[in-house]
Amino acid sequence: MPEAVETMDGWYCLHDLRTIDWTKWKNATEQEREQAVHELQDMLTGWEQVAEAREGSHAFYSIMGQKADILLMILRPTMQELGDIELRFNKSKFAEFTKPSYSYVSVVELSKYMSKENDNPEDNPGVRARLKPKLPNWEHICFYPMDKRREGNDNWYMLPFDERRQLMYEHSFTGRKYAGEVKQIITGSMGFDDWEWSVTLFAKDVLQLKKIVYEMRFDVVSARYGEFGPFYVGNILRTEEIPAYLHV
Ligand code: VOV
Repeated sequence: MPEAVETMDGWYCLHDLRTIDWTKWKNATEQEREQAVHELQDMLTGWEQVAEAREGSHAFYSIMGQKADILLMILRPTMQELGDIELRFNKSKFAEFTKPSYSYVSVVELSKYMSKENDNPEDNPGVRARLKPKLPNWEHICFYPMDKRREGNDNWYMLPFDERRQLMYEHSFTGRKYAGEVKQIITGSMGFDDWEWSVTLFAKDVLQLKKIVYEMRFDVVSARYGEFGPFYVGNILRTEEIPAYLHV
């Protein structure tokens, strides 16, 4: 029987994607819109303080295309905290003008494929920091869920451990070429959501997102074993930019 890889798990993660009901927003009174904007900005300011205290992290982006208008990605030490945030958002004035379009529940995951025998990577402060990551305030985001294939001869879960480790090594080699250009957060979602992992990529130059995904398509681990869900790409929405973004 192939051996499962051990994972290290960090902060819990919610990707919450919404569309804005622009007609309802335009038909609201000036006062209602102002209240909604202020409440949203207050929530974000509160989360910024949590991030400064290193007790969580978040990202807020506007999404291109018709699949969603906004993406809120939240990281917290417990699932309960994620639940509280989701509930607070749902009860806010701004939420009255949004409709859910997609959501994803997962936990920051690092695997031990690359660890040396008898080494405990959790003793490494760099590894521990990656389990509780500070999301970068980079201009662009790309988020998608994915699976590893389980079909006929292309079954990731039937491969021996060493073969999977070799393929992951090749994957990391491609990834490292994008150091400083693309930052990846991989979260695991087996038992939590419909796909097995979520991939969230941040870049200053949006084209680097296309380039890395394209190049990785040729890594055996993606070419042969990768299956992908919907892709979302967007631009950062800073707290102070929200009034202009929502201005009608
Ligand atoms: C931005 C660069 C980048 C870098 C450096 C990188 C490196 C690494 C390393 C070293 C490791 C293994 C150890 C660990 O850290 O877990 C991983 C793990 C993983 N990756 Fe990755 N990945 C990147 C980027 C990166 C991308 C763009 C994708 C999407 C693939 C595509 O085709 O669209 C991805 C996927 C994953 C997944 C799903 C896993 C978990 C698989 C599993 O079976 O457990 N990843 N990844």
